[in-house]
Amino acid sequence: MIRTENLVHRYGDAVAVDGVSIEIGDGECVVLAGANGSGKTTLVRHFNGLLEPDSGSVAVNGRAVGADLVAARTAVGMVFQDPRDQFVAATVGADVAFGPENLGLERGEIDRRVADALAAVNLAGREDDRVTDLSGGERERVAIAGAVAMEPDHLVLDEPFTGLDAPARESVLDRLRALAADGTSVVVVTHDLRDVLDLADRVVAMSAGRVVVDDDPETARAALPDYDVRVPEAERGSTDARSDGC
Ligand SMILES: Nc1ncnc2c1ncn2[C@@H]1O[C@H](COP(=O)(O)OP(=O)(O)OP(=O)(O)O)[C@@H](O)[C@H]1O
Repeated sequence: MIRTENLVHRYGDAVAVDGVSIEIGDGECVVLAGANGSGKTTLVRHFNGLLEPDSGSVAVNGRAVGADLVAARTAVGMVFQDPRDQFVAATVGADVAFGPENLGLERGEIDRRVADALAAVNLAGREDDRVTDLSGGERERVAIAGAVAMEPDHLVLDEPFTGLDAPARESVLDRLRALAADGTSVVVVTHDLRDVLDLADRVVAMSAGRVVVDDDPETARAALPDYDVRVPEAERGSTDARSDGC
């Protein structure tokens, strides 16, 4: 479980996260929505100690994040909006293998995880491709594969679908559903709910650093436009739209 209590984060005098208390249970799939600048990225960066609270607290699996950063970073996988800074190796396979190698796993297990994670993002067999030759969307998928290969307890993806074409998006969504069904909690950060509403067990929306909506997708759908979150046209107000959860 990830849990924040009265979390506050300031950049100088500006309050980016303003007293957020939230719990994300194991196996839960949460879409974190909100307009640009509402505080989503700042909030999730606290989940593995990339930022320190000005006040309040963050715990992962019952342990304060600041007390054991290594444990928090092992437990919480993160994929950020711009993956360009996230690559550590020249080839796709070596990059995805980097994290599992650092866990000290056996070669066979590493290779299994790499192959599995690449298949999950529709890049099966692309181990030898050079990262610098990939398109933006392919780089995003490699970044997601790198996080998936770590098999974290909790996986946080910040705007993961921006550069992905439809088949890649479907593939990633399928994999996120499967991970959540296996007990991984999945947090998808987005300002645009196309594609992800059906993924969610729960939708949390932020505005001006606060949580303003925290509900099941159907209930949240009606409230979101008030907070500048675009709800997919075809689904808005639909009576038979449903969420399968993750
Ligand atoms: N490094 C920083 N220094 C100063 N202000 C920042 C910094 N990062 C974010 N902010 C400000 O904090 C507020 C929240 O930003 P944050 O990136 O967390 O929001 P967001 O909802 O993730 O937005 P986006 O969807 O645009 O990424 C915004 O007003 C933003 O300008």
